[in-house]
Amino acid sequence: VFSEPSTHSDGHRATEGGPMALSCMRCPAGTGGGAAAARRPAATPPSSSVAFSLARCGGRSAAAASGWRIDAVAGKGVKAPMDAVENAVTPAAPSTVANGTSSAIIVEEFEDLASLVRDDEASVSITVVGASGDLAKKKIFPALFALYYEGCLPKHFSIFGYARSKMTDAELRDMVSKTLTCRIDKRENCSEKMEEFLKRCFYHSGQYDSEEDFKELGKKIKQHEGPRVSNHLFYLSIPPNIFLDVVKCASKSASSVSGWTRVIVEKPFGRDSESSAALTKGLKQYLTEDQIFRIDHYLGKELVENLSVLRFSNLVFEPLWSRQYIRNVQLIFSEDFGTEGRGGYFDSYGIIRDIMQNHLLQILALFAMETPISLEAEDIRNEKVKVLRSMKPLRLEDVVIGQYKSHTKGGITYPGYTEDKTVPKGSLTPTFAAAALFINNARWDGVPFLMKAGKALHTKQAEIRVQFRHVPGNLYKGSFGTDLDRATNELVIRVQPDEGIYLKINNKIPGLGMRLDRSNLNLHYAARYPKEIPDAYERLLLDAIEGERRLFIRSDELDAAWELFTPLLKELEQKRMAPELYPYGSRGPVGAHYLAAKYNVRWGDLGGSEH
Ligand SMILES: NC(=O)C1=CN([C@@H]2O[C@H](COP(=O)(O)OP(=O)(O)OC[C@H]3O[C@@H](n4cnc5c(N)ncnc54)[C@H](OP(=O)(O)O)[C@@H]3O)[C@@H](O)[C@H]2O)C=CC1
Ligand SMILES: O=C1O[C@H](COP(=O)(O)O)[C@@H](O)[C@H](O)[C@H]1O
Repeated sequence: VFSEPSTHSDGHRATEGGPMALSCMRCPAGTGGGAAAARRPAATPPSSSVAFSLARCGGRSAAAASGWRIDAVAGKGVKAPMDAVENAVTPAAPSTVANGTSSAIIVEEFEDLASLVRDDEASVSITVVGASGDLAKKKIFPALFALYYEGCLPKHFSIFGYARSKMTDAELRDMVSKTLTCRIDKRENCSEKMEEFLKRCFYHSGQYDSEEDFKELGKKIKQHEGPRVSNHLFYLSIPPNIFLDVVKCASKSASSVSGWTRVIVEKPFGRDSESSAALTKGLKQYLTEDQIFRIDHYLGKELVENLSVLRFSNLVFEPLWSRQYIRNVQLIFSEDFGTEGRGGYFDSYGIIRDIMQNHLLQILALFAMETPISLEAEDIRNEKVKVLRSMKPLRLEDVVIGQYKSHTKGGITYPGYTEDKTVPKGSLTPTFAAAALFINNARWDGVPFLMKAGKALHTKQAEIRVQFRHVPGNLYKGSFGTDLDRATNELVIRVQPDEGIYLKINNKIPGLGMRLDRSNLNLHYAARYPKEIPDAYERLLLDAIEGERRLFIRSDELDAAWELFTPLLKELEQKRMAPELYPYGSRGPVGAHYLAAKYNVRWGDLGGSEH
């Protein structure tokens, strides 16, 4: 079994503390030890900061600049120099506290700093298993580089690519530099940073089921780590049928003996309840649940992260977050391209497994959960799992499936799904699905949660739409004509692209008359925040390095998610339900409208309630 020495016998992690406070400095450069600090309760917000939080990465200077965390250690109302903190060996428990902070918090703060100093010397070795593959090139290496560029990786880190393909270190570096498709590529000093980064990337060729090959990898890792405490992170960017081989070999031959070992597992986590349970059981032969980081990259998206902030830190939203005020919730995912190139993988999964059972359901759980006790991972995941387990079984009549067909537009012919060479002829795999889901609890009883996901549609977007109820006895009812639904408030969280949050409200058109208008109170991220938004993989990789599990899927969440979808998937497959065909580039099958209409809902993304 992989070792995880920093976990106490009661399962509580030694370096992890209380709830994340408004002030949050997760990642001083060169330490990787900011996570513990970030999750401590804030004694006082940093006085020098105008925003609520400190930057997550970008150097120890962020802490030093605020002086806040350092004040707490010194127990004084003045800044103590960082080196004084670093040189301190034993905390002198402060008895007087200038800022009213309890001494318990101060001692905790000191412990954070001490662990931060200790962690400074530990090394982290990240192995991308399947380094020659699409995801590694497209997402993982660019995200690691972005983290390096931003000063988020620990001081002592190395990256290893592992796959069967024969490659030298130089060839891996060449591949990584060519596939730098990330947001950093146009930034200042990018090429110098890239050079530095590449020097810390290495490649090892081996079979996925060979303990010998992993032993060699382990030796290579050790050479680069030197005598430091070593932490090992493995990213399984490989097809799922070889997950267990890799975990077995890596655990036996390349796990850390002095630090932690963690494994990021990519979806799909099985294709139904049984296969998912078998996978979990297999993984747990070699790993503890704490070491498994099941990634759902939608949870790493900025606007999904912001969902809880929006709800729990604004008085105007949380009181409305229930069946009393919310009429329906819509979770919408669309892509304007087909399965080109990934048809082989996609055909044995389909859109329900690919998008709904994981990405959209995770967003639903986050959206609908009760207030967690704290922002600790387990508290949040406990609440999410309660939502998932409270869901009403999904009925076939509440689901619509579709498949795109060929379409010619502007002289260009777009191929239908089954025309893809990697897709079996006559495949019934859905590339589109819409579903109405319900949560059987006091908060959400009767509220339809409508999901819609599709490939080869007219646009690429992902959003959460919350349609509110009518204003009772609305004085201005007469001004809305007969369609009162058009006059209800709608909150839209646009996850991508062009991130934003807007609230549709009714207002008076200026002038002497009384004419009403619908307008958007709009938080448009590009206008409000000029800095680019990090890719979801950056956040999630950093979380895994820091041991933050909040955005990863726990096994009971996964079980509950499969329990909801497995009977439906089996029924669709046993009955060989034919998907409704829709033209490539269209808005999807008309059946989705009937499904929504059945619950008195109009899809918000189709312009029906858009003004
Ligand atoms: N690509 C994407 O956008 C996304 C991918 N994922 C998931 O991430 C993981 C990796 O995806 P992706 O990079 O696209 O996968 P690839 O098909 O590109 O496979 C990754 C690497 O695994 C090795 N490999 C491929 N097929 C086999 C096989 N049958 N047996 C043994 N080794 C094999 C190859 O390396 P070599 O031959 O050199 O050993 C390949 O380069 C998968 O689990 C996928 O479902 C999840 C979300 C999105
Ligand atoms: O997990 C997956 O997600 C992508 C869409 O991710 P995005 O971040 O680009 O929105 C999807 O294309 C793919 O089919 C699916 O496996």
